[in-house]
Amino acid sequence: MTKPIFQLKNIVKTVNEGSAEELNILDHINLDIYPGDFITILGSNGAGKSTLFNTIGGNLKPNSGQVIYNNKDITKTSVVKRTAFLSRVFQDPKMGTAPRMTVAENLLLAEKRGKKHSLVPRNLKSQMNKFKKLTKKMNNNLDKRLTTATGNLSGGQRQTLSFLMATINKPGILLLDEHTAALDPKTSQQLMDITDNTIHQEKLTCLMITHHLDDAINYGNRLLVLHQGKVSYDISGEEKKNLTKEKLLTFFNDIQ
Ligand SMILES: Nc1ncnc2c1ncn2[C@@H]1O[C@H](COP(=O)(O)OP(=O)(O)OP(=O)(O)O)[C@@H](O)[C@H]1O
Repeated sequence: MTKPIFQLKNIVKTVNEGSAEELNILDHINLDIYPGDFITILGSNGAGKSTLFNTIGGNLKPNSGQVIYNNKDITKTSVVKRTAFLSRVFQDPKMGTAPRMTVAENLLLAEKRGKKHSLVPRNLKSQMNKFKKLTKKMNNNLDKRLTTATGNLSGGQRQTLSFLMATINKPGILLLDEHTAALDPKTSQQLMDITDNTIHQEKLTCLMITHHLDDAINYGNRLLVLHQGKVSYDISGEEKKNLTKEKLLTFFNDIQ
């Protein structure tokens, strides 16, 4: 049987400890994530989605419970060390790319991330052809802007670059934090297509937070609904394939 690549075991994150406002913003979360899972995550504001990603990414340490990657306890592993196997794309296109560096320099930086020194590509020149091919596939002229400072790109191009940087080393786990939310509908759809293709072609394991019910239904093999720090629904297989917006809305009504 396939073993989980990533696990959250009884994770609790408490805020305002000892006060009248004490609250478990992650409330005994248990989650087994399998290789190739593409999990869409829905939840109303304050449900705990960002806290969940911050716990997986290592930005937040849980009060109790364990974070496991490939059977290893990484609960105390730093954010920097986790970049060897984990990438994240944020909502804001400005995050994740260095504005004064060119597109190619950013890609080189991403290639080096988390790698041993001996495995690092020597210089930019040797990588240019590869970067050209990679960016050409994006179909948004990013390939013609390899020597442009990232700060001068459009929001869509910059977010596509963030996505490329996050996936260039085939991370063990990819976190997409509403990564298309700041883009116009057409650009957002283009990036979702690129996202879906890349995840399938590279067989990535991915968690994607979204507020779009359609995206949560149409993409991925599994859907989680978070509510008040708990996983209220974990839908996969045929149930996920046959899920409709109406059914999803009834789930939301039931947990309110
Ligand atoms: N440091 C903190 N101190 C107190 N409360 C916090 C802290 N961080 C988060 N919270 C609370 O924890 C809950 C979960 O927050 P979180 O940001 O994870 O929700 P979310 O699902 O990502 O929401 P959104 O969709 O609005 O981004 C919220 O009620 C929030 O106010």
